[in-house]
Amino acid sequence: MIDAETESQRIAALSSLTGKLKDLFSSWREEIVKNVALLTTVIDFGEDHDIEEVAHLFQDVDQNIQRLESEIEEYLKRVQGSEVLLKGIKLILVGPPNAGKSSLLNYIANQDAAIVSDIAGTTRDIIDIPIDINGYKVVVGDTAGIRAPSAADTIEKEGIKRAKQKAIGGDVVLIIIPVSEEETVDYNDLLELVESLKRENKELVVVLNKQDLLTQTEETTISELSKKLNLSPEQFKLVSCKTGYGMEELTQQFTNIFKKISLSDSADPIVISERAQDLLKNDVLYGFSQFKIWKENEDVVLASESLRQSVEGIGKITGQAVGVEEILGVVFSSFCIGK
Ligand SMILES: Nc1nc2c(ncn2[C@@H]2O[C@H](COP(=O)(O)OP(=O)(O)OP(=O)(O)O)[C@@H](O)[C@H]2O)c(=O)[nH]1
Ligand SMILES: [Mg+2]
Repeated sequence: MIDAETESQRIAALSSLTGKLKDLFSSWREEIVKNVALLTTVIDFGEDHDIEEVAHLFQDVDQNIQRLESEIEEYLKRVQGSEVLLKGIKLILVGPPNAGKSSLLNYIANQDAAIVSDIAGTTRDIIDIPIDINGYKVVVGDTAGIRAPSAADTIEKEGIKRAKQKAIGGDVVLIIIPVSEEETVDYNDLLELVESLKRENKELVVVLNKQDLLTQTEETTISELSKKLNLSPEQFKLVSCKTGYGMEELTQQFTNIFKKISLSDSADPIVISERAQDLLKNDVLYGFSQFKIWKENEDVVLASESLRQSVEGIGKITGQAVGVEEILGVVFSSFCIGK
Protein backbone atom coordinates (compact mmCIF):
# COMPACT_ATOMS: atom_id res chain seq x y z
CA MET A 1 0.00 0.00 0.00
CA ILE A 2 3.11 2.19 0.26
CA ASP A 3 2.82 3.64 -3.26
CA ALA A 4 -0.93 3.88 -3.31
CA GLU A 5 -1.49 7.59 -3.25
CA THR A 6 -5.21 7.77 -3.81
CA GLU A 7 -8.34 5.74 -3.24
CA SER A 8 -8.57 4.30 -6.74
CA GLN A 9 -4.92 3.31 -6.64
CA ARG A 10 -5.46 1.61 -3.32
CA ILE A 11 -8.33 -0.41 -4.76
CA ALA A 12 -6.22 -1.35 -7.76
CA ALA A 13 -3.39 -2.50 -5.50
CA LEU A 14 -5.78 -4.57 -3.39
CA SER A 15 -7.39 -6.41 -6.25
CA SER A 16 -4.02 -7.56 -7.58
CA LEU A 17 -3.34 -9.40 -4.34
CA THR A 18 -6.24 -11.79 -4.64
CA GLY A 19 -6.10 -15.26 -6.15
CA LYS A 20 -9.09 -14.37 -8.29
CA LEU A 21 -6.82 -13.63 -11.22
CA LYS A 22 -5.29 -17.05 -11.25
CA ASP A 23 -8.71 -18.67 -11.04
CA LEU A 24 -9.88 -16.62 -13.99
CA PHE A 25 -6.88 -17.53 -16.13
CA SER A 26 -7.21 -21.19 -15.17
CA SER A 27 -10.88 -21.17 -16.14
CA TRP A 28 -9.99 -19.72 -19.55
CA ARG A 29 -7.32 -22.32 -19.97
CA GLU A 30 -9.68 -25.13 -19.04
CA GLU A 31 -12.20 -23.83 -21.53
CA ILE A 32 -9.67 -23.80 -24.35
CA VAL A 33 -8.38 -27.28 -23.40
CA LYS A 34 -11.96 -28.51 -23.62
CA ASN A 35 -12.24 -27.12 -27.11
CA VAL A 36 -8.91 -28.59 -28.19
CA ALA A 37 -10.26 -31.90 -26.91
CA LEU A 38 -13.43 -31.44 -28.95
CA LEU A 39 -11.34 -30.97 -32.08
CA THR A 40 -9.17 -33.92 -31.11
CA THR A 41 -12.21 -36.17 -31.22
CA VAL A 42 -12.56 -35.22 -34.89
CA ILE A 43 -8.90 -35.79 -35.60
CA ASP A 44 -8.49 -39.07 -33.78
CA PHE A 45 -11.87 -40.60 -34.33
CA GLY A 46 -12.78 -38.82 -37.55
CA GLU A 47 -13.69 -41.96 -39.45
CA ASP A 48 -16.54 -42.67 -37.09
CA HIS A 49 -18.10 -39.24 -37.56
CA ASP A 50 -20.03 -38.14 -40.61
CA ILE A 51 -19.11 -34.89 -42.31
CA GLU A 52 -22.09 -33.03 -40.98
CA GLU A 53 -21.24 -33.99 -37.44
CA VAL A 54 -17.67 -32.73 -37.91
CA ALA A 55 -18.90 -29.42 -39.33
CA HIS A 56 -21.26 -29.10 -36.40
CA LEU A 57 -18.48 -29.72 -33.92
CA PHE A 58 -16.28 -27.15 -35.63
CA GLN A 59 -19.12 -24.68 -35.39
CA ASP A 60 -19.49 -25.30 -31.66
CA VAL A 61 -15.79 -24.81 -31.02
CA ASP A 62 -15.81 -21.65 -33.11
CA GLN A 63 -18.63 -20.21 -31.06
CA ASN A 64 -16.92 -21.06 -27.78
CA ILE A 65 -13.67 -19.49 -28.95
CA GLN A 66 -15.38 -16.34 -30.14
CA ARG A 67 -17.05 -15.95 -26.78
CA LEU A 68 -13.76 -16.42 -25.00
CA GLU A 69 -12.01 -14.05 -27.37
CA SER A 70 -14.38 -11.18 -26.63
CA GLU A 71 -14.11 -11.91 -22.92
CA ILE A 72 -10.31 -11.71 -23.02
CA GLU A 73 -10.35 -8.60 -25.22
CA GLU A 74 -12.76 -6.93 -22.81
CA TYR A 75 -10.52 -7.94 -19.95
CA LEU A 76 -7.43 -6.44 -21.62
CA LYS A 77 -9.30 -3.18 -22.11
CA ARG A 78 -10.04 -3.07 -18.41
CA VAL A 79 -6.39 -3.79 -17.63
CA GLN A 80 -5.40 -0.82 -19.77
CA GLY A 81 -7.99 1.31 -18.03
CA SER A 82 -6.54 0.30 -14.68
CA GLU A 83 -3.07 1.23 -15.87
CA VAL A 84 -4.27 4.74 -16.57
CA LEU A 85 -5.47 4.80 -12.96
CA LEU A 86 -2.13 3.73 -11.57
CA LYS A 87 0.05 5.97 -13.69
CA GLY A 88 -2.24 8.92 -13.15
CA ILE A 89 -4.64 10.38 -15.67
CA LYS A 90 -2.98 12.98 -17.87
CA LEU A 91 -5.11 16.09 -17.87
CA ILE A 92 -3.74 18.77 -20.16
CA LEU A 93 -4.68 22.45 -20.05
CA VAL A 94 -4.37 24.33 -23.31
CA GLY A 95 -5.77 27.54 -24.68
CA PRO A 96 -4.96 31.12 -25.56
CA PRO A 97 -2.66 33.22 -23.36
CA ASN A 98 -4.26 34.83 -20.33
CA ALA A 99 -7.24 32.45 -20.50
CA GLY A 100 -6.66 31.37 -16.92
CA LYS A 101 -5.03 27.98 -17.49
CA SER A 102 -2.59 28.42 -14.63
CA SER A 103 -5.37 29.89 -12.48
CA LEU A 104 -7.51 26.80 -13.13
CA LEU A 105 -4.61 24.51 -12.24
CA ASN A 106 -4.10 26.41 -8.99
CA TYR A 107 -7.81 26.24 -8.27
CA ILE A 108 -8.13 22.49 -8.70
CA ALA A 109 -4.79 21.81 -7.05
CA ASN A 110 -5.84 24.10 -4.22
CA GLN A 111 -2.36 25.59 -4.13
CA ASP A 112 -0.26 28.13 -5.97
CA ALA A 113 1.45 25.60 -8.18
CA ALA A 114 1.82 27.81 -11.23
CA ILE A 115 2.59 31.49 -11.70
CA VAL A 116 -0.47 33.52 -12.60
CA SER A 117 -0.25 37.02 -14.07
CA ASP A 118 -2.14 39.34 -16.34
CA ILE A 119 0.77 39.31 -18.77
CA ALA A 120 0.00 37.12 -21.78
CA GLY A 121 2.67 34.45 -22.15
CA THR A 122 3.36 33.97 -18.45
CA THR A 123 3.65 30.18 -18.69
CA ARG A 124 6.35 29.42 -21.23
CA ASP A 125 6.91 25.73 -20.73
CA ILE A 126 4.95 22.77 -19.52
CA ILE A 127 4.62 22.06 -15.82
CA ASP A 128 3.13 18.81 -14.51
CA ILE A 129 1.45 18.81 -11.12
CA PRO A 130 0.13 15.56 -9.58
CA ILE A 131 -3.15 16.09 -7.78
CA ASP A 132 -6.08 14.05 -6.45
CA ILE A 133 -9.48 14.72 -8.01
CA ASN A 134 -12.28 12.80 -6.25
CA GLY A 135 -9.96 9.90 -5.49
CA TYR A 136 -8.34 9.76 -8.93
CA LYS A 137 -4.65 10.40 -9.33
CA VAL A 138 -4.39 13.06 -12.00
CA VAL A 139 -1.30 14.69 -13.45
CA VAL A 140 -2.27 18.14 -14.61
CA GLY A 141 -0.09 19.65 -17.34
CA ASP A 142 -0.17 23.42 -17.60
CA THR A 143 1.07 24.72 -20.94
CA ALA A 144 2.00 27.94 -22.69
CA GLY A 145 -0.88 29.90 -24.15
CA ILE A 146 -1.59 29.08 -27.78
CA ARG A 147 -1.64 32.16 -29.99
CA ALA A 148 -0.65 32.90 -33.53
CA PRO A 149 3.12 32.26 -33.79
CA SER A 150 3.58 35.66 -35.45
CA ALA A 151 2.54 37.33 -32.20
CA ALA A 152 4.82 35.24 -29.99
CA ASP A 153 8.54 35.47 -29.34
CA THR A 154 10.89 32.57 -30.00
CA ILE A 155 10.70 31.00 -26.55
CA GLU A 156 6.94 31.32 -26.54
CA LYS A 157 6.68 29.77 -30.02
CA GLU A 158 8.54 26.72 -28.79
CA GLY A 159 6.24 26.62 -25.75
CA ILE A 160 3.18 26.71 -28.01
CA LYS A 161 4.52 23.90 -30.18
CA ARG A 162 5.09 21.80 -27.08
CA ALA A 163 1.63 22.66 -25.74
CA LYS A 164 0.02 21.20 -28.84
CA GLN A 165 2.17 18.08 -28.71
CA LYS A 166 1.39 17.72 -25.05
CA ALA A 167 -2.35 17.97 -25.69
CA ILE A 168 -2.20 15.12 -28.19
CA GLY A 169 -0.42 12.95 -25.60
CA GLY A 170 -2.98 13.61 -22.84
CA ASP A 171 -5.83 11.38 -21.69
CA VAL A 172 -8.14 14.34 -21.15
CA VAL A 173 -7.67 17.75 -22.71
CA LEU A 174 -9.18 20.97 -21.40
CA ILE A 175 -9.29 23.86 -23.81
CA ILE A 176 -9.62 27.02 -21.78
CA ILE A 177 -11.14 30.07 -23.39
CA PRO A 178 -11.73 33.40 -21.63
CA VAL A 179 -15.26 34.63 -22.31
CA SER A 180 -14.24 38.22 -21.69
CA GLU A 181 -11.39 38.56 -24.15
CA GLU A 182 -12.66 36.69 -27.14
CA GLU A 183 -10.74 38.90 -29.53
CA THR A 184 -7.47 37.41 -28.31
CA VAL A 185 -8.57 33.91 -29.31
CA ASP A 186 -7.39 32.46 -32.60
CA TYR A 187 -10.36 30.19 -33.40
CA ASN A 188 -8.86 28.77 -36.59
CA ASP A 189 -5.91 27.54 -34.64
CA LEU A 190 -8.10 26.12 -31.87
CA LEU A 191 -10.40 24.45 -34.38
CA GLU A 192 -7.39 22.75 -35.90
CA LEU A 193 -6.39 21.49 -32.46
CA VAL A 194 -9.96 20.32 -31.75
CA GLU A 195 -10.05 18.38 -35.00
CA SER A 196 -6.75 16.66 -34.30
CA LEU A 197 -7.90 15.76 -30.77
CA LYS A 198 -11.12 14.33 -32.19
CA ARG A 199 -9.14 12.20 -34.61
CA GLU A 200 -7.20 10.78 -31.69
CA ASN A 201 -10.43 10.15 -29.76
CA LYS A 202 -9.29 12.27 -26.83
CA GLU A 203 -11.71 13.24 -24.10
CA LEU A 204 -12.20 16.94 -24.55
CA VAL A 205 -13.84 19.63 -22.44
CA VAL A 206 -13.93 23.30 -23.36
CA VAL A 207 -13.77 25.39 -20.21
CA LEU A 208 -15.12 28.89 -20.65
CA ASN A 209 -13.40 30.89 -17.95
CA LYS A 210 -14.00 34.31 -16.40
CA GLN A 211 -17.75 33.82 -16.09
CA ASP A 212 -17.72 36.79 -13.67
CA LEU A 213 -16.98 39.04 -16.66
CA LEU A 214 -19.64 37.55 -18.96
CA THR A 215 -21.83 40.14 -20.66
CA GLN A 216 -24.32 37.91 -22.50
CA THR A 217 -26.29 34.81 -21.46
CA GLU A 218 -24.62 31.50 -20.85
CA GLU A 219 -26.74 29.83 -23.57
CA THR A 220 -25.79 32.37 -26.25
CA THR A 221 -22.10 32.12 -25.40
CA ILE A 222 -22.07 28.34 -25.49
CA SER A 223 -24.13 28.03 -28.63
CA GLU A 224 -21.90 30.51 -30.50
CA LEU A 225 -18.72 28.76 -29.48
CA SER A 226 -20.02 25.26 -30.11
CA LYS A 227 -20.63 26.33 -33.73
CA LYS A 228 -17.21 27.94 -34.03
CA LEU A 229 -15.39 24.90 -32.68
CA ASN A 230 -17.63 22.25 -34.20
CA LEU A 231 -18.39 20.65 -30.81
CA SER A 232 -21.61 19.81 -29.01
CA PRO A 233 -22.81 22.27 -26.30
CA GLU A 234 -22.44 19.52 -23.66
CA GLN A 235 -18.69 19.69 -24.09
CA PHE A 236 -18.63 23.25 -22.73
CA LYS A 237 -18.43 24.27 -19.09
CA LEU A 238 -18.67 27.84 -17.89
CA VAL A 239 -16.54 28.62 -14.82
CA SER A 240 -14.81 31.38 -12.97
CA CYS A 241 -11.47 30.82 -11.28
CA LYS A 242 -12.08 34.05 -9.44
CA THR A 243 -15.45 33.25 -7.84
CA GLY A 244 -15.46 29.45 -8.10
CA TYR A 245 -18.57 29.48 -10.30
CA GLY A 246 -19.18 26.16 -12.06
CA MET A 247 -16.21 24.44 -10.43
CA GLU A 248 -18.22 21.73 -8.72
CA GLU A 249 -19.92 20.82 -11.97
CA LEU A 250 -16.59 20.79 -13.74
CA THR A 251 -15.03 18.40 -11.22
CA GLN A 252 -18.10 16.20 -11.49
CA GLN A 253 -17.60 16.07 -15.23
CA PHE A 254 -13.96 15.13 -14.66
CA THR A 255 -15.02 12.24 -12.46
CA ASN A 256 -17.43 10.96 -15.12
CA ILE A 257 -14.69 11.09 -17.74
CA PHE A 258 -12.15 9.41 -15.43
CA LYS A 259 -14.59 6.60 -14.74
CA LYS A 260 -15.13 6.17 -18.43
CA ILE A 261 -11.48 6.04 -19.45
CA SER A 262 -10.34 3.89 -16.53
CA LEU A 263 -13.40 1.61 -16.78
CA SER A 264 -13.19 1.55 -13.01
CA ASP A 265 -16.91 1.94 -12.51
CA SER A 266 -17.83 -1.39 -14.08
CA ALA A 267 -15.76 -3.45 -11.65
CA ASP A 268 -12.63 -3.40 -9.52
CA PRO A 269 -9.54 -2.25 -11.33
CA ILE A 270 -7.19 -5.03 -12.33
CA VAL A 271 -3.45 -5.14 -12.51
CA ILE A 272 -1.49 -7.78 -14.37
CA SER A 273 2.13 -7.74 -15.43
CA GLU A 274 3.33 -6.45 -18.78
CA ARG A 275 4.42 -10.00 -19.57
CA ALA A 276 0.99 -11.46 -18.86
CA GLN A 277 -0.58 -8.85 -21.12
CA ASP A 278 1.85 -9.69 -23.91
CA LEU A 279 1.12 -13.38 -23.53
CA LEU A 280 -2.62 -12.79 -23.67
CA LYS A 281 -2.25 -10.72 -26.82
CA ASN A 282 0.57 -12.45 -28.67
CA ASP A 283 -0.11 -16.06 -27.72
CA VAL A 284 -3.70 -16.49 -26.59
CA LEU A 285 -5.52 -14.06 -28.87
CA TYR A 286 -3.07 -14.74 -31.68
CA GLY A 287 -3.81 -18.46 -31.35
CA PHE A 288 -7.51 -17.69 -31.64
CA SER A 289 -6.99 -15.65 -34.80
CA GLN A 290 -4.95 -18.51 -36.30
CA PHE A 291 -7.68 -20.92 -35.30
CA LYS A 292 -10.20 -18.87 -37.28
CA ILE A 293 -8.03 -19.02 -40.38
CA TRP A 294 -7.62 -22.82 -40.19
CA LYS A 295 -11.27 -23.24 -39.43
CA GLU A 296 -12.11 -21.35 -42.63
CA ASN A 297 -9.79 -23.77 -44.44
CA GLU A 298 -11.47 -26.68 -42.65
CA ASP A 299 -8.13 -27.87 -41.38
CA VAL A 300 -8.93 -29.47 -38.03
CA VAL A 301 -5.36 -30.42 -37.21
CA LEU A 302 -3.90 -26.92 -37.61
CA ALA A 303 -6.96 -25.32 -36.03
CA SER A 304 -6.40 -27.44 -32.97
CA GLU A 305 -2.66 -26.67 -33.02
CA SER A 306 -3.53 -22.96 -32.96
CA LEU A 307 -5.65 -23.41 -29.88
CA ARG A 308 -2.84 -25.30 -28.22
CA GLN A 309 -0.72 -22.20 -28.66
CA SER A 310 -3.41 -20.27 -26.80
CA VAL A 311 -3.42 -22.85 -24.00
CA GLU A 312 0.36 -22.67 -23.75
CA GLY A 313 0.17 -18.89 -23.61
CA ILE A 314 -2.08 -18.97 -20.59
CA GLY A 315 0.01 -21.78 -19.14
CA LYS A 316 3.04 -19.48 -19.25
CA ILE A 317 1.11 -17.05 -17.07
CA THR A 318 -0.28 -19.57 -14.61
CA GLY A 319 2.66 -21.94 -14.73
CA GLN A 320 0.69 -24.86 -16.17
CA ALA A 321 2.07 -26.82 -19.10
CA VAL A 322 -0.18 -28.77 -21.41
CA GLY A 323 0.33 -32.47 -22.04
CA VAL A 324 -1.26 -34.95 -24.39
CA GLU A 325 -2.58 -36.84 -21.37
CA GLU A 326 -4.52 -33.82 -20.22
CA ILE A 327 -6.25 -33.38 -23.56
CA LEU A 328 -6.99 -37.07 -23.88
CA GLY A 329 -8.21 -37.06 -20.30
CA VAL A 330 -10.79 -34.44 -21.18
CA VAL A 331 -11.67 -36.31 -24.37
CA PHE A 332 -12.36 -39.56 -22.55
CA SER A 333 -14.07 -38.11 -19.52
CA SER A 334 -16.28 -35.72 -21.42
CA PHE A 335 -17.21 -37.45 -24.60
CA CYS A 336 -17.35 -41.16 -23.63
CA ILE A 337 -15.17 -42.15 -26.56
CA GLY A 338 -13.51 -45.51 -26.87
CA LYS A 339 -16.21 -47.52 -25.21
N1 LIG B 1 -11.93 38.16 -13.71
C1 LIG B 1 -11.31 37.00 -13.79
N2 LIG B 1 -9.97 36.95 -13.99
C2 LIG B 1 -9.36 35.75 -14.06
C3 LIG B 1 -10.09 34.53 -13.92
N3 LIG B 1 -9.23 33.52 -14.05
C4 LIG B 1 -7.99 34.06 -14.23
N4 LIG B 1 -8.07 35.41 -14.23
C5 LIG B 1 -6.96 36.35 -14.45
O1 LIG B 1 -6.52 36.24 -15.78
C6 LIG B 1 -5.10 36.49 -15.86
C7 LIG B 1 -4.37 35.38 -16.57
O2 LIG B 1 -4.41 34.21 -15.77
P1 LIG B 1 -3.38 33.01 -15.95
O3 LIG B 1 -3.89 31.90 -15.11
O4 LIG B 1 -1.98 33.47 -15.74
O5 LIG B 1 -3.60 32.70 -17.49
P2 LIG B 1 -2.83 31.61 -18.38
O6 LIG B 1 -3.84 31.05 -19.31
O7 LIG B 1 -2.07 30.68 -17.55
O8 LIG B 1 -1.86 32.57 -19.20
P3 LIG B 1 -0.45 32.22 -19.93
O9 LIG B 1 0.39 31.45 -18.97
O10 LIG B 1 0.09 33.57 -20.23
O11 LIG B 1 -0.76 31.46 -21.16
C8 LIG B 1 -4.66 36.71 -14.41
O12 LIG B 1 -4.59 38.09 -14.17
C9 LIG B 1 -5.75 36.05 -13.59
O13 LIG B 1 -5.88 36.63 -12.30
C10 LIG B 1 -11.52 34.62 -13.72
O14 LIG B 1 -12.24 33.61 -13.61
N5 LIG B 1 -12.07 35.88 -13.66
MG1 LIG C 1 -0.12 30.22 -17.45
